[in-house]
Amino acid sequence: MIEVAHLTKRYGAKAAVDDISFTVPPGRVTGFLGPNGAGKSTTLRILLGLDRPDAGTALIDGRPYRELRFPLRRVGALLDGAGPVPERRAIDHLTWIAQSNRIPRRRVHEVLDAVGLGAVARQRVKKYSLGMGQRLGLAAALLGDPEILVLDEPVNGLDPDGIRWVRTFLRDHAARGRTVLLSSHLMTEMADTADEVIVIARGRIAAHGPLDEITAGHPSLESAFFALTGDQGPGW
Ligand SMILES: Nc1ncnc2c1ncn2[C@@H]1O[C@H](COP(=O)(O)OP(=O)(O)OP(=O)(O)O)[C@@H](O)[C@H]1O
Repeated sequence: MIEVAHLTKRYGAKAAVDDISFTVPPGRVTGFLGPNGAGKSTTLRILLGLDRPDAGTALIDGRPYRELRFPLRRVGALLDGAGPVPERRAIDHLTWIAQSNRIPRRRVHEVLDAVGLGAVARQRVKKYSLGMGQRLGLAAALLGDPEILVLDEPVNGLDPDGIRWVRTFLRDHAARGRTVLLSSHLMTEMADTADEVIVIARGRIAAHGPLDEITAGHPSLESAFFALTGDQGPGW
């Protein structure tokens, strides 16, 4: 369970996140949607202990991320810009993460196979395409077989096969009673994947509820999104 309560983060005079509260329950895929600059990454960074809030809390199973003993065994995360050293081979990158979290070595092979990188595991990461890099990020998130997945734009750079694989994987993960928090800009993808949707705009929660409630009265999630955020699209 993820619990965010009265979370606030300011940069100078501006609140990137302004007193937001929400919970992300197990057994569901929860989508986190918002226009550029809405506060999604700020929220996810605080949740994952990469930034500190000015007020409020963001808890994972009742604790801040930094207090989890072996965090990768509780939460798997994929965030923008948190890539591996390009010179490193994919298998070495994952082995290093596994060792530092006391995750058995066999998991490295399991997750490489699971994301379809088994055959290219010994290649250096700098030779990887964008989509392969994204799969490697997912493999790292899955290493600890975590209950909770927090994924920022996980289908970025993936081809249709990869997108379908991620969607199926996340739906299965939730169907097994696990927790998935997923940010994406791709409305149709979100509409196909999420059970619940949290819409954030200008640092505040604009809507939170089951997908069918959020889209009720709108032809699509995209049109509901524009109505909720007042965003007409430019630059988005
Ligand atoms: N380190 C920082 N210093 C100053 N301002 C920041 C910093 N990080 C974020 N902000 C500002 O906080 C606001 C929220 O940014 P954030 O990156 O959380 O939005 P986002 O919803 O993730 O957007 P995007 O979809 O573009 O990634 C923006 O106005 C951004 O400019």
